[in-house]
Amino acid sequence: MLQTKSSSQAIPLDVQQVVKKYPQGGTVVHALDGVSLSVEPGEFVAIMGASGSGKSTLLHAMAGLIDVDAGRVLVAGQDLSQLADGPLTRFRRDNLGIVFQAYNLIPSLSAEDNIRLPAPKSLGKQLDATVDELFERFGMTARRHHKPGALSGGEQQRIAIARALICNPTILLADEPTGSLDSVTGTQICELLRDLVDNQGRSIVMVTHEPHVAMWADRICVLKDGTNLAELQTDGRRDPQTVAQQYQEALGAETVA
Ligand SMILES: Nc1ncnc2c1ncn2[C@@H]1O[C@H](COP(=O)(O)OP(=O)(O)OP(=O)(O)O)[C@@H](O)[C@H]1O
Repeated sequence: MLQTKSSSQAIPLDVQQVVKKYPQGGTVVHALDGVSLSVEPGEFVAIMGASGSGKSTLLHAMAGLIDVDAGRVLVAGQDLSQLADGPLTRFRRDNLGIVFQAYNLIPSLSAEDNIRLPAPKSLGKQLDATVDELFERFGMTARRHHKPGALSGGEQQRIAIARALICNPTILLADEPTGSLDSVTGTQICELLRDLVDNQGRSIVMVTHEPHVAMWADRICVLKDGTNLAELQTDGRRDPQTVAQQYQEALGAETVA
């Protein structure tokens, strides 16, 4: 069975006072303005916030896809800014699984070949066993040889999640993973992510703007204008109305303050 790397090592993710600036039409936008966020082993954290609050920028910084201007992003204790391009690529492959709203599968490859793509060939038979296990766990064995175009949106997202897990990452990062799915299929993807946390001890960070998606997390980090606005506990209630209310209160409190 696929064991997580996170349980025996340093804290999976530690974002410390991260700043990211973008030049925009003669001025500078602070997409992130001192954001901090830690994720414990086996923790599921959602990031919420209005459009433009910095959610995707934060996820991209966590994934080492963009450089930050100040602060640090540590994954399994490793400061991403200390790695040169080649080592960073290898570190990302081995420690970071990333899932996007648009699945980003290669259309000409089968589901199986998409899943295998990031894995080093040197894994040999161990890789075969991991692929089998992922297909079984995700209920996708019958779709193994299908190309993405022959799969539903939910099936494509399952394959994208399986691909993100193939190298047994320290942390799984998901950017609006249900954003292209209907609500029933979106809930199935949330259940799958929750199962990975509850039964495999995986650590997950998920960006969403939907309370009924965020409710699957253990904790919700709310951003506003590139800063930490609030932290909400879901207490495992899975109640979208409570999450929506807490979220609105957090935004409202800021407006009044
Ligand atoms: N590559 C870029 N160049 C210039 N500005 C950028 C870039 N990426 C993000 N920004 C700006 O940084 C801010 C935060 O953007 P970001 O995409 O992180 O927000 P978001 O919360 O993910 O928004 P949404 O919910 O709409 O996806 C916005 O003002 C955005 O215009």
